[in-house]
Amino acid sequence: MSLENISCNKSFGGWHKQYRHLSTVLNCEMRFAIYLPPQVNNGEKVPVLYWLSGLTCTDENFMQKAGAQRVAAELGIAIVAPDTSPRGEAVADDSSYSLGQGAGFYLNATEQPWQAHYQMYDYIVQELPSLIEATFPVTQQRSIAGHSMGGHGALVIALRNPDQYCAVSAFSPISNPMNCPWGQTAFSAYLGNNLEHWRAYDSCELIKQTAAQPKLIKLPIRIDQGEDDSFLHTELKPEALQAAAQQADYPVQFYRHQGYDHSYYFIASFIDLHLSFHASHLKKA
Ligand SMILES: N[C@@H](CCC(=O)N[C@@H](CSC=O)C(=O)NCC(=O)O)C(=O)O
Repeated sequence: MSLENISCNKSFGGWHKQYRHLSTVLNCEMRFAIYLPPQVNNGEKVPVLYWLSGLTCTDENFMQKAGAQRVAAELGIAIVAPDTSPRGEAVADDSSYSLGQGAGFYLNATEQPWQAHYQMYDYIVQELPSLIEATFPVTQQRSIAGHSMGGHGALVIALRNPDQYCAVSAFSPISNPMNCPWGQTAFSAYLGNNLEHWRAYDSCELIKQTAAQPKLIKLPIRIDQGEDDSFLHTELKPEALQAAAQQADYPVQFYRHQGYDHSYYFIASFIDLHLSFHASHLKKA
């Protein structure tokens, strides 16, 4: 199946579009959404922010709830929102919302029954950007952001591929998945019990490893966390990431916000600041 357009809505002078395509990496049909700002109407190519959503989400949660389009239009940034896992009847699943479909954790599974489809790391790092850059009027200037499980995914992907992204930001990321119930359940199922494999998908471990690589590019990182987030102390553990960053002398812009929870009401309140942060690091072509 080639790329199939399934919806198109004008928004702030630009376009919100949804597409279906057959992913060779994930071995199933996938859907993603793209917001193209009005600059593309004049033949301009624009940089791209990849947004990774959290548990239970599809491409629609961010596009419908974050309110990102107005500022993305002003700044001339395209936003791509992929789904959060492979999907379909032939794809393994679990009854828990934090494992299986809707919970791909942006990693490459090595274990059965997940390995055949759950290759979200390669999908986000390789297949999707290749498809986007071959199809839409975009430059190769990329940055990446996400929420919760998607914040974990954005941090891990950027830290492992610092030459591919200009900046990374996260709302309420699962900062230390090796040491929280959501992460331990997912990593055990998808990666088995080899802790070396777990470390490759834990942003705290990846940041610590940069201390031994002084020539590595240190990407601009911004993190925002609500103080009234019900997952803060059990699943998110941002203090572990702050400690790792301090230990490795890795600069992280970290902001805590009194009264905000884990929802898209929080994201919508600060998404403008994230978009401006990315715009300041994405070089225009
Ligand atoms: N019990 C809830 C838990 C799921 C949830 O809170 N999902 C968050 C992301 S959590 C970490 O990755 C989310 O973004 N939900 C979608 C939304 O639009 O708010 C549930 O089942 O909803």
